[in-house]
Amino acid sequence: MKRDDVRRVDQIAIEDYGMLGLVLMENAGRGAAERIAALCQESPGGAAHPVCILCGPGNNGGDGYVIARHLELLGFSVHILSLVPLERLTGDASVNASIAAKAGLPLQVATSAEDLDRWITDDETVVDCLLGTGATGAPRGLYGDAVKLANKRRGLRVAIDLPTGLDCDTGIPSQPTFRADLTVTFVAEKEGFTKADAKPWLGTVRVVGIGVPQALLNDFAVA
Ligand SMILES: NC(=O)C1=CN([C@@H]2O[C@H](COP(=O)(O)OP(=O)(O)OC[C@H]3O[C@@H](n4cnc5c(N)ncnc54)[C@H](O)[C@@H]3O)[C@@H](O)[C@H]2O)[C@H](O)CC1
Ligand SMILES: [K+]
Repeated sequence: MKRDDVRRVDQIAIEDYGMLGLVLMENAGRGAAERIAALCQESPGGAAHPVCILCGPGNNGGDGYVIARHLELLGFSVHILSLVPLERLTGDASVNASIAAKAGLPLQVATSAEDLDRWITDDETVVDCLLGTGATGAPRGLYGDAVKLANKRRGLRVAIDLPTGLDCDTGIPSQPTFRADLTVTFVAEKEGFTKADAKPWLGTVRVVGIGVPQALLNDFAVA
């Protein structure tokens, strides 16, 4: 599915069907957390092992705060690294960041590559909620630093909606691109995921529904 079409599904669900963006984000984040739990149970360390969630400035980051809340409920020890001050977040992302903060989920704001190097440890699962379908071009500044650092760590890597740095329409990776063991993508596989260039960066791909009506999915020929 093309990026613009996926974003249209979101928009129509809200504007035409009257769904709330927060409901879509909750469905996305809860589904992603369940897929991450399944992956981590397949590897040593079981459910108690640590997870670092990297959150960006938009709703992909917003998903990360929902994922953190649900992974904690599943017994994981999570910590969140935001690459922007929380007051810079808007809409559904801001609501979920505030819930996570009020719930006492460990949350830090990284302002330098040194922060990231210190706080992303070597044995934890790293979840990429940096950039999603709103990204344009190669990850800039601290986003590029975060991707490069995450790629060096020994733990599992999970991309949310798409690996940061990968163009989800063309499948072309930019320098750098998050190298995922698992990509949890919403609504449908993105068109670029079928391209050979994308495969080394995607890992296993799992599709998570966000609760929009079947009638809407049918309009976009989503199975
Ligand atoms: N229907 C669905 O699929 C749902 C998707 N959800 C999630 O929402 C994101 C899309 O969120 P959006 O806020 O539109 O965009 P991003 O989170 O990707 O942030 C874009 C933001 O980042 C900055 N930026 C853009 N390009 C770069 C770059 N190269 N380097 C650094 N920074 C960049 C810029 O500020 C942009 O505005 C989707 O992927 C899903 O994860 C919903 O949660 C549920 C429904
Ligand atoms: K991402």
